[in-house]
Amino acid sequence: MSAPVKGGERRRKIPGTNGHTAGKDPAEGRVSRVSGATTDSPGRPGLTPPPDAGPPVRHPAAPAPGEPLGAHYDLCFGCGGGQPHGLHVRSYAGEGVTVTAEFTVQPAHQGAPGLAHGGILVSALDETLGSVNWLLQAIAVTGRLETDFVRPVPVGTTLHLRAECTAVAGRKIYSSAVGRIGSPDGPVAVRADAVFIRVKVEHFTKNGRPDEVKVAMTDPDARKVARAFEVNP
Ligand SMILES: CCCCCCCC/C=C\CCCCCCCC(=O)SCCNC(=O)CCNC(=O)[C@H](O)C(C)(C)COP(=O)(O)OP(=O)(O)OC[C@H]1O[C@@H](n2cnc3c(N)ncnc32)[C@H](O)[C@@H]1OP(=O)(O)O
Repeated sequence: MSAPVKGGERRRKIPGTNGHTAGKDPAEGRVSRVSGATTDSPGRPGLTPPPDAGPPVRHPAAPAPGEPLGAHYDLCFGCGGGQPHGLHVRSYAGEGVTVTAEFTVQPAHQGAPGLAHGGILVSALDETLGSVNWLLQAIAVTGRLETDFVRPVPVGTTLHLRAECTAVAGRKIYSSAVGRIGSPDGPVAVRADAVFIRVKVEHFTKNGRPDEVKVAMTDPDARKVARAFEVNP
């Protein structure tokens, strides 16, 4: 049996690559690994943009760099202020089609003693990646999200996240994110690649539990989103 490896110090061979990545740490210098370096498999749509994919285009009405994006819905587990044990992720528009975000791991977010639960970290990544769609003024849901957990994240840590949209193909929006410990330049703890799929507002009104949908209709945050996307819920 091999000796346990300390998180983040192992050079990981990414399937489909020769195992070499830029920088000393495989997590460094790798804004995106969507092109050819993922676990796409035949017959299963994956994270590699198709040949007809184009670069993302920042919507002219997107919030200016540095502006807080706010919550899209008060009861959202990721960003809503109305969930006591939620993540309360705060996101800000960045340059181009990027966002930055912050999330502080609370005692309610533990998996192992004193450490963030992996699913919570995925949720923080999902939330941050999802907020990139705001800059495209696209309503979209996560289709697939692949995560690397590079370092353990202690309770009390503020995770500094950055997400970037890398390509768009039809309804598919390809994005990557990274989360760093303690500061925007801190050690990489998590990273993820995802594909989001554009949906109509009916995705929520038809599939959501009616009680919450009714409340969301009066939620100023959700209405703000719906208005911003020029939809009439
Ligand atoms: C009430 C009034 C208020 C309104 C305002 C609301 C504001 C809300 C704003 C924003 C909300 C954001 C929420 C933030 C939270 C963070 C984000 C999440 O966690 S979202 C939750 C987790 N995700 C899901 O629950 C998706 C569940 N899945 C589905 O619903 C469907 O599978 C869906 C919509 C993803 C696709 O279904 P199809 O029938 O519409 O479309 P098909 O034809 O299957 O796929 C379209 C294209 O996408 C590819 N695709 C589909 N699934 C894929 C996958 N898993 N991986 C890769 N590609 C995939 C397909 O290959 C196809 O590609 P080809 O156009 O043919 O090239």
